[in-house]
Amino acid sequence: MAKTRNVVNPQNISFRQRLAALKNLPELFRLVWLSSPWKTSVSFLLRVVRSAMPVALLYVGKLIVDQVVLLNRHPGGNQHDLWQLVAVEFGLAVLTDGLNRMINLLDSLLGDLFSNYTSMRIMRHAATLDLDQFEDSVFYDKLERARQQTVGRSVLLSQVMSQVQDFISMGFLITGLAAFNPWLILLLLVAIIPAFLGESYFNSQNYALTRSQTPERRELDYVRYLGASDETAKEVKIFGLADFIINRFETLSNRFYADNSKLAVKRSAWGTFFSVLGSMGYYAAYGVIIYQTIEGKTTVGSLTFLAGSFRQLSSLMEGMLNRFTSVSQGAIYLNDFLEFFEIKPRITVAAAPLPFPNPIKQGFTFEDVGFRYHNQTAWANRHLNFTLAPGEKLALVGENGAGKTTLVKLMARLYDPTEGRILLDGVDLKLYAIEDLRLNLGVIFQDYIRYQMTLSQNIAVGNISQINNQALIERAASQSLADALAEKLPQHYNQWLGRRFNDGVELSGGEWQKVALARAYMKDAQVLILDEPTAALDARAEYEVFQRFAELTEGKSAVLISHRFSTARLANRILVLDKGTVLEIGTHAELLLKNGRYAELFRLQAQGYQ
Ligand SMILES: Nc1ncnc2c1ncn2[C@@H]1O[C@H](COP(=O)(O)OP(=O)(O)OP(=O)(O)O)[C@@H](O)[C@H]1O
Repeated sequence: MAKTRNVVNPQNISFRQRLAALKNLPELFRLVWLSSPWKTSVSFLLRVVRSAMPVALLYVGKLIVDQVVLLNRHPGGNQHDLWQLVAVEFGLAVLTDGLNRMINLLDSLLGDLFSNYTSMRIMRHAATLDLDQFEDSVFYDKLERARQQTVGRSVLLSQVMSQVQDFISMGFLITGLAAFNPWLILLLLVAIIPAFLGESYFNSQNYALTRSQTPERRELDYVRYLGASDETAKEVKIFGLADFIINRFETLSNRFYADNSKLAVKRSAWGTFFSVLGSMGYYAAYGVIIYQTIEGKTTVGSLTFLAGSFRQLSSLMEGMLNRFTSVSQGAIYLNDFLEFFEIKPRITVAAAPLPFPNPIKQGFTFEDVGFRYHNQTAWANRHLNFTLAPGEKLALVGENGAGKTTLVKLMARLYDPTEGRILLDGVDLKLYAIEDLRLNLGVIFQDYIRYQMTLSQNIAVGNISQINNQALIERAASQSLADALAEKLPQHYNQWLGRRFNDGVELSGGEWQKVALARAYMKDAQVLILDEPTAALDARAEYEVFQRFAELTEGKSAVLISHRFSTARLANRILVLDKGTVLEIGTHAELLLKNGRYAELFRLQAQGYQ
């Protein structure tokens, strides 16, 4: 797994870690900028203009009050300046409102763009990672947290922008207050800092809690899916699992609720206390200003300006401090997001790959190959020594868990061997480009995906570059016997499959299998690998599929995994796996003659038909 960016102890995030996390912000800005450069710049410019508005409005307000007081003292004076000032204030108010709306609009547009952009980045990066990384639960938690960041992080951006905006606004207001009485600023700080520390503490507790809950949250999502999904409904009904699932959901969600509500109550109580403290600070300052006005040391206009400035400053500062905690918290969450992009695939890619042999001359050779899954002690494959010759059809047989699927995954470099090497035409498989290898292999796994897409698209996934090549798709369908199915469907090749979307048609297990098989014929692969390709087919369909398969793969290599010996015996050679190692290898006749495990299992199955 990739190194950890910032080792954050989930139970205790210190102020320093919080500050340290702010270094993630430039990266956030870069990502937002990449989502839309011009919207980001316009939003920033508008905020700079907007930051001058509070002090401008207060100052014009002060001038108006002073004019009114003057006219009050000297009735009949010239009102021209007063009304001009009122007009200016009106203009500023309208401008402020307009700026706010534009900023909000840009923020929400940027938010959408950012979320789309980062979701695509996550998918793109995930595509580069290894299969075993997906099979690791630590990785999965990280992926999950990264996914959650795609929506929330644009809020972080607008918070950071608002922070800059408020900071400039405060600069203007502080200048005004300091000119009047610098002590007021100290009072302001004393009233605000406890609130900030309190907020900061509770935010870190909240983050620690959310983070420590990630695995359970994944389980909660999974349980929710089990309880209400088209794919699980059948078993849930048959086995009467509803109560079992709902109880599990209830236990988990109650635990979250208890933890979260404890923290929320504590936070709210302390929040109230600190806010009273803040109000006390404000009213103390207000008292000082009123006193000085009565003493005649300041004008009524200045009183309104200073009282307004103080109120605004206090709310700006409180807002900024609160926002700081959520910005730094957001920046800590950002760690998870950036950490995900730091995970690198372990499967090495040749820097200067060799040209892929076409045609393959010597075939694939396993040289004492062993493989152990990540974090597992048992070997899934061990001491594999055999060659798949060009044009040869090799059947893999063996009991459940014998290592058949793992062996073909190694051929496709979904994993690399833990020990030993796989050679292709005498050269280590790692020296060829992985894309070339996959292009030359047509692999259909037993747990192939039933894409909730059209029939055409379901077949085209076997060679997505040919998605618009309808003739090829239909040819592949006829080769796998899925053409009869296309005939039968109301919308033929454009028929949406699966029930998840409108007008989708669900297929039978065998029908799905024919569709999946068609994927193997979508490209002119030199080697075909079919992992239990006919398990769901009826006897006649299986026979026909193999007749076709033999014709269509004439001269090509193929690996067939099957529990049906009627299928396996069609291969040129049969490799019997046991506990990950090669127990026997030979032709059907040779293995029968040998009278070993194959012969035993073959007779056992044959007896079943007598
Ligand atoms: N992703 C995985 N992570 C950890 N262990 C795995 C994983 N996949 C398979 N294994 C283990 O590796 C061993 C070989 O599994 P494999 O799927 O290759 O067997 P198989 O012969 O194809 O079995 P079957 O006939 O049931 O499909 C099994 O013991 C299995 O538990």
